[in-house]
Amino acid sequence: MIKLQSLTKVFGTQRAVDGLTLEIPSGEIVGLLGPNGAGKSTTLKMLTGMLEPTSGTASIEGYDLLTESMEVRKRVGFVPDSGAVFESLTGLEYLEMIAALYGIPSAAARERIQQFLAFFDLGFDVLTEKLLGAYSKGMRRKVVITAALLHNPAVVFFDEPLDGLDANAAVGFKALIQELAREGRTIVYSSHVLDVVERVCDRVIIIDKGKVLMDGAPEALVKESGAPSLERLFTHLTGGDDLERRAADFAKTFRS
Ligand SMILES: Nc1ncnc2c1ncn2[C@@H]1O[C@H](COP(=O)(O)OP(=O)(O)OP(=O)(O)O)[C@@H](O)[C@H]1O
Repeated sequence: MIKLQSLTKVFGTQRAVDGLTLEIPSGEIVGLLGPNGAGKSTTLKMLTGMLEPTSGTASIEGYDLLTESMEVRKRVGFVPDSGAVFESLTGLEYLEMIAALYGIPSAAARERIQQFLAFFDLGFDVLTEKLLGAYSKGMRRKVVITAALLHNPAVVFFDEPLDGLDANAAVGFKALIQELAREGRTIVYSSHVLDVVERVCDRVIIIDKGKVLMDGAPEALVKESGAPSLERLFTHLTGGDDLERRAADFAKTFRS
């Protein structure tokens, strides 16, 4: 369960996140959508303790983000969009370091790592032979997803989780988050891949300029709006109506 109460982040004169008030119950998969610069990553960074809110607050599983931050961190997993990891560690060293930070005993951590390797179809040697800096983008993504789930968090935030994953891994990942939600975990999934969001999420929250524009089940939102798809509804809401004509005009500028 996640609760946001007037959560706000101001950078200089810009209100990147502007008074978000929301409740996300356990077991729900929520797609957080918005155009570039809408405030999605800033919201996720605040909810994972990486960025301090300017005002307002939030709670995760009943623990206050500001006054009980250690309890919040134990219950949260985060896959950031950058996929930044310690490039000079092997995958195994990195995962064991994360496990140690969460106080997971090493035998239990090894077992959990083996389960994730099997799930992502990776050999143990991949984790021990190469430094993370030499991993492919998809391999690094798999390690980052594994790291975020090692401590079995109640709430998981994913920022563009499919970025870099091949088709098999992406299908497996979508099934995994649905399974995690069935077990009662809360999933917040930020992405620009709207057809995946539409298929995977129970609810979508569309934000722009740090404020909620729409919130509801994807099929209900599409039906109520009369738009042909979530993608069309999104572009209509976020000022992208004229995209085909603008693309055609821009393409004309390349004609010699
Ligand atoms: N550290 C920072 N300092 C100043 N401005 C920032 C900082 N971080 C984010 N912003 C600004 O806040 C706004 C929201 O950024 P944010 O990264 O949350 O958007 P987003 O919705 O995740 O966008 P995208 O889809 O492009 O990743 C942007 O205008 C961005 O420039």
